[in-house]
Amino acid sequence: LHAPRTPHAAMADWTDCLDFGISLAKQASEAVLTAFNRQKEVKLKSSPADLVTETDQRVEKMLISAIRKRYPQHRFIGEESVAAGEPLELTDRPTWIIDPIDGTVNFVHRFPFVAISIAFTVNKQTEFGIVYSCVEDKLFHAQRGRGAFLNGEPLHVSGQEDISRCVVVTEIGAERDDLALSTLTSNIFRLLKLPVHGVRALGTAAVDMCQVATGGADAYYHIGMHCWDIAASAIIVKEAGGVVTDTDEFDMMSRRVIAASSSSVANRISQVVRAFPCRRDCGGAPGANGGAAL
Ligand SMILES: O=P(O)(O)O[C@H]1[C@H](O)[C@@H](O)[C@@H](O)[C@@H](O)[C@@H]1O
Ligand SMILES: [Mg+2]
Ligand SMILES: [Mg+2]
Repeated sequence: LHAPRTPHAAMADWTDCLDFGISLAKQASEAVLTAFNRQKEVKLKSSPADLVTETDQRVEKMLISAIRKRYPQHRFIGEESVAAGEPLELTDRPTWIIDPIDGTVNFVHRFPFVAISIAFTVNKQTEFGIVYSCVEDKLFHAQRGRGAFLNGEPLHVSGQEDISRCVVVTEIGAERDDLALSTLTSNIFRLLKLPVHGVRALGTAAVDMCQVATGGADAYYHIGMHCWDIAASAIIVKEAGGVVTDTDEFDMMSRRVIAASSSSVANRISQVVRAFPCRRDCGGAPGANGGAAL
């Protein structure tokens, strides 16, 4: 059952790819920071709050061309390539899942939380994740089975098991339709009434989720994000000893996620938080879950 399904999975160690990914994330961060305080040309994507700039597109092209030159057989899922019409398909092939700027609204407004998010999967299993919070100069990374780190220091979740003692991170993404907004705001209302200690949102799903890995937050949930927003931070939370789930198994293509310091907190959140219908990123049956609990 666990035999590699494809020859490349026999290569047990992907450290060379990880090291290369980290060096590229640092290069990309320089490009993002150079543009951070400059005037930007902003375009809209799926809603008036779903922005993209020339820097998002240029950074993604830089990352993909550098990786393709070194690993010509590898595949890519890039946020801005998909936005430009590339197919979104996760196969068993070694695949880089890239968000060149996570927190583009923050980038446009110079709100200092923007990140480069790079995940790497083989046989649809995440082998490593890199989240580089550029303005903070915080490099989060994790490799499957080898722990999670922030600037080289080991990370561990808080272990909090009592929801009423939790800081919970979430996002109100780019959706602006009534159903999504009423679902998302009522989720926050119900959590606050539990009560929880606090609800936070940094404006970047990847950095939000990494706060769970540091123990600075105890849980994160999100409905409506995409695989590239959370593929890297999911393995970082897991390798920091956290739980990453949804209704049951974590499915990075479902556009729903709960990451938590413990399964008891994850379970409480799944009871309180409701989803709204989202079309899956790819694979499986079309997203159901119209308003049901996660
Ligand atoms: O800045 P992005 O890469 O577009 O990711 C954003 C997302 O677009 C937005 O809807 C929110 O979910 C943010 O938390 C993401 O980081
Ligand atoms: Mg993103
Ligand atoms: Mg992005």
